[in-house]
Amino acid sequence: MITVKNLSGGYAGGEVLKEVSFEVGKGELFGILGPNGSGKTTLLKMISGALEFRKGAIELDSRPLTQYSPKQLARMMAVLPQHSDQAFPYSVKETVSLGRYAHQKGWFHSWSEEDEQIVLKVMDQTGIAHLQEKSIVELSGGERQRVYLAQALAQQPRILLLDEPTNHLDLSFQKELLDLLKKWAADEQLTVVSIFHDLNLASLYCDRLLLLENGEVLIVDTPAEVLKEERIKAVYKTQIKNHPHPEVARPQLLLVPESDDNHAADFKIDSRFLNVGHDRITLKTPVKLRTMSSGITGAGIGWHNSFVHRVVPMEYDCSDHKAEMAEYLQANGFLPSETVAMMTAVPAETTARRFFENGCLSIFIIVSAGNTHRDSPRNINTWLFINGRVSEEAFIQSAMTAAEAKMSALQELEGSTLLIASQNIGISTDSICIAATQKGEEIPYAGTASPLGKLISEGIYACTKEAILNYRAGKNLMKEYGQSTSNVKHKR
Ligand SMILES: Nc1ncnc2c1ncn2[C@@H]1O[C@H](COP(=O)(O)OP(=O)(O)OP(=O)(O)O)[C@@H](O)[C@H]1O
Repeated sequence: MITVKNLSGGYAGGEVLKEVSFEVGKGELFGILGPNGSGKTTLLKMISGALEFRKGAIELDSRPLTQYSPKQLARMMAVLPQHSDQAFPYSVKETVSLGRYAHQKGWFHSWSEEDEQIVLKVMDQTGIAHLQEKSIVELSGGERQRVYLAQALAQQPRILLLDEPTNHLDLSFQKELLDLLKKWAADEQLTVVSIFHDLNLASLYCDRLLLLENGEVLIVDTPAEVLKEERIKAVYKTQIKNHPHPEVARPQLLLVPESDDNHAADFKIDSRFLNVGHDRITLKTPVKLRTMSSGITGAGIGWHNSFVHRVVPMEYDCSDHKAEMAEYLQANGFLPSETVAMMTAVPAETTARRFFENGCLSIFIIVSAGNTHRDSPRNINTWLFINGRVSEEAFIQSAMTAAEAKMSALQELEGSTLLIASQNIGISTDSICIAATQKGEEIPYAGTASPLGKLISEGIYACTKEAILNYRAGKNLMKEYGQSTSNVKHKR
């Protein structure tokens, strides 16, 4: 639909674009990215015919742009510039109606029923129908932006050029506008070329992206290829992290602000932060730790500074244990949004709690192990605190390494009637929380052969064994505890 070949040119002051080449297909949503001053608007102006180029060629539908008359171009293409300021206080409907100009025939432009229907339809689609009698000068920036988009759509173009269309729009209108453009691109085979400053929106909506740097094309490809962390860091000269969107298969880029956290790189989590009570174990940290957990509260990946291991009676029975846990946390002074919480009927006193260190690596482990009831599933809850900056890969490997070490400990203690009964039928209610301080040098790996993996293996194996043995030794204690609290039955 659009072919740009070796395009060069700029302004009297100097060349801006250098040998720019790319193609945009019919019905494609194509994004132009690049830092301030890289030439995005200049490129859009050249494609729209508003700015002459010095060298190269632009073709629309295989025909040189220069062969189109202004009226033919206006029927083919609509432009939504970055700053659409209109001097005349036209009403919203009048402003949108101007979009029909290119379609009117003869010297005496007549307003047809078709023109009327198209204007009403695009006002409806852009959510401005209720504003139609208002003067454009009375509108907010976002409302005005939608009026100009409606005007462009009223033109019924085959190509739509947009310069930062979501500028001024609040979150819901950003989504609505881009959903609408995507739908128009698919349903009406509208070709959309848009400049974006918001790389995440571009990633979510565009089929392909062009990245400009100093007037040259750095890459034209899919969002996943273009938005590589190292490339964007280098082009925009800023710290970012690439993270996949949780719901759609598109990359998202997160800014990394300068840290205002003054805890030293060798800040360590250890028993100083731990509090072991009869009915719960808690660990509170002065900074939030990055967590990966399967806890009742705080499951998944997040950042948390409170860790609660709650001991409940054997008879605990609750249909909505997540809500009940959130109430418990609140009642006991913990913010559920900042807390990873687990539950067990294993007495707190039998948990194993140990600090392991090897050179500059250190971890703090808390394991509780036992059966929550005679014949009921095995329950081993593991907290693994890693003092260091752990890569995504190492987080996952930590969980694998910890699971393997736990199984080794269980196998060695196979004689345990309490644990093996449920193990044989393959049922467990085990939970794990891995929390890292994310300070200091990055630790890339935590597989069993890596230094961190070895420390985790050794620590989890030792703590799991210790917790099981403590539990066996303390069975009587558990019985007493179960009886003393049997009248406290949690039922919702
Ligand atoms: N009318 C003009 N006359 C002379 N130079 C211009 C003109 N418009 C832009 N420039 C220069 O051309 C270069 C590219 O500008 P352009 O507006 O195309 O960049 P951009 O990538 O769209 O930037 P931004 O992200 O800030 O909108 C800049 O150095 C700018 O100063």
